[in-house]
Amino acid sequence: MAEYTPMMKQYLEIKEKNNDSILLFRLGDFYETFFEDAKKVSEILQIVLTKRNNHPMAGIPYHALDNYLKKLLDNGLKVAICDQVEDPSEAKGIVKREVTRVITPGTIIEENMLDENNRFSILVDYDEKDEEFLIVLFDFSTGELYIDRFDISQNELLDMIISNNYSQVLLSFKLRYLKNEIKTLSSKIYTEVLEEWYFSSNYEEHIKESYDILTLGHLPFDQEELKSLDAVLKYLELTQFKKIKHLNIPKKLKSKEFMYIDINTLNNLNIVSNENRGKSVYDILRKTKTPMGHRKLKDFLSRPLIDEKQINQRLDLVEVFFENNFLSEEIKEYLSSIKDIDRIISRISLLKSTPKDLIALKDSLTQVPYIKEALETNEKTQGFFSNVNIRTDLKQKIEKHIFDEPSNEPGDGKVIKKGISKELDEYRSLITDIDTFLENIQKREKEKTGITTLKLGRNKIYGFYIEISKAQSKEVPDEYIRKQTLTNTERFITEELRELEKKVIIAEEKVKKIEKTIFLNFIKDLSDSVKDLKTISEKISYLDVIRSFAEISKTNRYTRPYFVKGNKAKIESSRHPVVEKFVDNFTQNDFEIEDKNFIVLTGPNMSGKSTYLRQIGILSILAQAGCFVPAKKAHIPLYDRVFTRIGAKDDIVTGKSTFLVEMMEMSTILNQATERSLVLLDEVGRGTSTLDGISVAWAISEYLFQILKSNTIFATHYTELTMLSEIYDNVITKRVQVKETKEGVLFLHKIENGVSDNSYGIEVARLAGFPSEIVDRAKEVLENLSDKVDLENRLKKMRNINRKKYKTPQGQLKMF
Ligand SMILES: Nc1ncnc2c1ncn2[C@@H]1O[C@H](COP(=O)(O)OP(=O)(O)OP(=O)(O)O)[C@@H](O)[C@H]1O
Repeated sequence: MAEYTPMMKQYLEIKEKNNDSILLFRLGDFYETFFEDAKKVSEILQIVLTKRNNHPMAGIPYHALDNYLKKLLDNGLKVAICDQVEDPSEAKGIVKREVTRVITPGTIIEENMLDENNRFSILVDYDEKDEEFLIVLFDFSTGELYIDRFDISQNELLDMIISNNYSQVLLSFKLRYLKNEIKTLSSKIYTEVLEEWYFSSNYEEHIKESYDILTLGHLPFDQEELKSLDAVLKYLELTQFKKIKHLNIPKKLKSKEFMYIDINTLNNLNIVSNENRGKSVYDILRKTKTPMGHRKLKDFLSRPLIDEKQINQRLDLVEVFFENNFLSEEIKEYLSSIKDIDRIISRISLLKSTPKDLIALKDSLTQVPYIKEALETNEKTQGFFSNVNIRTDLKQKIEKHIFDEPSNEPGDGKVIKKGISKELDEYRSLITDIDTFLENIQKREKEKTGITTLKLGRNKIYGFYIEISKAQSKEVPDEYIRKQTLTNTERFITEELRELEKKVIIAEEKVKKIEKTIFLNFIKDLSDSVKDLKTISEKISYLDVIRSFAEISKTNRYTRPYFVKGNKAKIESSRHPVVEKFVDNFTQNDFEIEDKNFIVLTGPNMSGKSTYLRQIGILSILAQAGCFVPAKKAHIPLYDRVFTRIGAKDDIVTGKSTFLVEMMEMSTILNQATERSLVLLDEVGRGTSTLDGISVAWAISEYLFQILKSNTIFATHYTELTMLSEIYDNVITKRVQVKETKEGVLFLHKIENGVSDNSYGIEVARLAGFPSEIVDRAKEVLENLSDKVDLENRLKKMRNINRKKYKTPQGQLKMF
């Protein structure tokens, strides 16, 4: 006896070609899995594991696919969808089946499987010649794409991969060995290795074709970078079984146009949402109304501009809405009903969009002319949509073709409107008229037979029937054929009904086919408009962010920042945009840099040093993103980068100590900061013995203000560092005001010139609720330990320490 049926053989053949995936095999209304796949799937999805010819089998209803898919992907699996690719009614023998799509966590496009956030995936390759990692970041669902090179160590790369929470990682064959390491560090991240052929030298034609461009000359990428891009395109094509046309032209991640903010700084300043860090700057600023706007806001905040003209263009627009509340509110209203156009575009381009997508697109496009018209009432915004085709034609086309409330899938006659296809209309009316037909027949038969309980009905499985109560069933005419017996009734059929049933079945099949074809052609047609739609979406998201900046600036009393040449800065009454929301009376602080641009900031624990330091960083990022800033006045330099070294964390990736991590981060800053950078250091050197810590901090400081000349705030508990100001001209000391009262110490959070003379650590312990006995004992120990004479001697020594004169910037301090 043959072991497998012909269909199982078909399954096995397809499975063999998709061995790395769970194969979902379409069988009727189910996607079935077999053998090991079935065991895995039934365990993950908690569904019944059955048997077919003794082989394990588990199935999921096709209409619930999305819910189950998400779970499979979340469990790090790759899923191949195998569909019937011919009409079963027309198939000779086994219905032809093919894998139509392979889905991985990074290639999801289904609306109900995505939230508003970006889903970036990362491809990593290694350039041996330059000893750099090549990175492509892409969000398949929106089409965003970035390429760049990173001169970082392998551990830093791993850290970057883990801490950025990418949807999936593609490793070039050269980095195959990292796959296990990534798996060990985070079992959740889906990782695949791309073999050598993905990275071929014949990339040019393929890229040109994908982007529909004639030359690659204008792209700022070298051969190796383009090869990596091509590998991504190939990978996506192989998973989608389609040409990929919806990706954006790649941009450089660290482009000279943008301030590059590393992930540490983004986290330290809590710029964008991070589950573990409470409210972020993004959360406070998020008055955007569209999903594209939310994502664009994150992008603006994590990649502020460098060019003053471009920043001022944004600020000018913000100012318009800031001053014109009516216009702002009106635009807000229009924006509120705009849907996620980016993702609809992606689905259109992949021919995967649903009827509801089209209605969402239509509703969105309906708003655009209103927005355009409203913007035209103000001379500063009137040109906003000039040169943009706002595609009212598409809106009309959708309106003409698609029902306002269509079903989820074409095929039941409730998607394509009347008047589009005569054939469809005819078959559809046959189906819709059937109820009237049946009613007429019922009436006629009742009168003819005199059977009062006679009813006509339709059942999905048994088809049409005449139902008569058991008591009256003996009175039926001869032409009634018995079909089914139920408890209290009998069901019959007649030749006439059979004929009618046949007609309806044919009509339903026709409607299904015709409507699906019309819909698919409609989407194919729409896919030619992807470029225009992308432009509209880009404009909308930009406007959304600008308007949101204005609204938040107005409600939170922000002010327009101005940029000055050189390093000088003068900020009056600045606030921390997030902390001010959570404390009753936020103390405003000034920040001024004249000729001394290295600030040593001292103050007790909990006095507000970190808050101050962070708010100065955030303020510059906001300003360069094009937003007003939380201050009364802000005249600030344009920074090329903002660096931070704040807080203590152990390295989750390689188990490095707090101090080592701290030194590695510091080393990055020393390598990369320039005289146009802002450097924010919070307690650097703390992770080791006091003397080592002070010495390292001292040397770092000298290097920073002598060679790098960056504007720097260095918050520290090491009072010794304040001596720098006595030795060097560019150093100034600031402290946080503290008031000692009978009840204890009062933190005023006010920054002033000078040196803090006490760190009040024990006071903080008392505030934290330590038992008074322990607090008293600590004071006693402190009394004995703090040898004032010794400290004064130390300070004297510091004062006399020979001045270090660093000569030239050091060569690259190579990291681990
Ligand atoms: N300007 C301010 N106005 C009002 N409250 C503030 C201000 N700055 C800080 N605070 C409050 O003080 C708390 C502690 O501030 P912060 O963390 O900045 O102190 P710190 O001096 O850096 O402490 P440590 O040295 O222990 O790190 C904040 O969480 C906030 O509640």
